[in-house]
Amino acid sequence: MADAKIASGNTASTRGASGRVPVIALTGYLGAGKTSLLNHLLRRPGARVGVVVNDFGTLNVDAALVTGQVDEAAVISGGCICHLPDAGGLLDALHRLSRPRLRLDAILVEASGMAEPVHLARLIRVGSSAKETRPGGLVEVIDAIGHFRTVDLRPEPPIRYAAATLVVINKTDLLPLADRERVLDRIRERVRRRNPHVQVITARHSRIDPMLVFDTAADEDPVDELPLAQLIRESDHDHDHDHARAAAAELTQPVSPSLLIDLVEHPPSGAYRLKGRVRVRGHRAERGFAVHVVGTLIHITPLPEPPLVGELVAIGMHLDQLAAQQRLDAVATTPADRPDVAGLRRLHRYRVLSR
Ligand SMILES: Nc1nc2c(ncn2[C@@H]2O[C@H](COP(=O)(O)OP(=O)(O)OP(=O)(O)O)[C@@H](O)[C@H]2O)c(=O)[nH]1
Repeated sequence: MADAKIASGNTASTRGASGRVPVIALTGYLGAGKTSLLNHLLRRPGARVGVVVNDFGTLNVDAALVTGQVDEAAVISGGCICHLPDAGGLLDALHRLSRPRLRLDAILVEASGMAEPVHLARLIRVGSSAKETRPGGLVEVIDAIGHFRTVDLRPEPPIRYAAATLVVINKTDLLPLADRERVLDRIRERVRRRNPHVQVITARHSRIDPMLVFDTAADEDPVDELPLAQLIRESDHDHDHDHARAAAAELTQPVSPSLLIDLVEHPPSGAYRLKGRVRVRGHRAERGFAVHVVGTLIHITPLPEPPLVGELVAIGMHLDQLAAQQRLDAVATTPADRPDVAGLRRLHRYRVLSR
């Protein structure tokens, strides 16, 4: 199943289950393509997305999309999020946007070009300690043309690479064909020197598969929302992007916590996200957990009830689908009849870290 389009039907949003909204940071140097990425993601049909931006006036978010598609936008005025008092109101904005009534699939934080990604990632982690949100990754957009003139200027690769879970090398259309692969390889090599496990993909006009960034509960615009996003999509041919690949397994029995933790610590080759709901046999009873992995971020939280039928889904642009399917199937089919003490201890450690 090469380059399959991921239908949201088999990758249903797990937000509702875990109760926490993923917060995804969009970072990148001035002009790299952050606003283009934000607008592209907002066009995703059926997306219920909250947005935090520094200032609509200066960041030029597509106003029609924001009023038509986004349920609520928190605007932080006055410059860089990271340099304002109280983190520029970011934590308060996250708190407001994570209200269950809004039923958001995700909150996107578009940082100003001057924001420090390492600092922003830390703020989002701090903001997630209130148990309403969880870190959903940091997408660093790189301008393929200007990068070595603006960002990566010293012998050591910039520290900002370290914070990213996904790097999007953007503006590849502007690279001369003869030079293209050499420049892309050089950027990849520099990024990986700082962050060996980060996923690196290429894009034009920041058009990446939204499934890499967040789930949506539906593939269509909800009937009760304004059709503005649909109109805008139809008018600007925004659907021009490569699709991510996915593998999924249904879980009809309790899973082995050891196998599960092995999977999240060493995801299948090319997997950028792993998510699911699982049932695990504990010492006294069965317990349910929501699992979210983005890059190397691992988040495991208890569910109110163990799911009768759970699922695991792996997603990535360069996912080795066959290998991923085998790994997921192994978790789904390996019997876990008695409590696995060592596995439960490892699982518990991630629960504590995810609080
Ligand atoms: N040719 C080309 N132009 C692009 C691409 N991506 C973005 N642009 C253009 O580059 C300019 C900057 O893009 P933005 O998305 O505003 O970048 P940004 O990172 O939000 O910029 P700041 O908010 O100023 O930091 C805009 O004119 C975009 O239309 C691309 O892949 N190819």
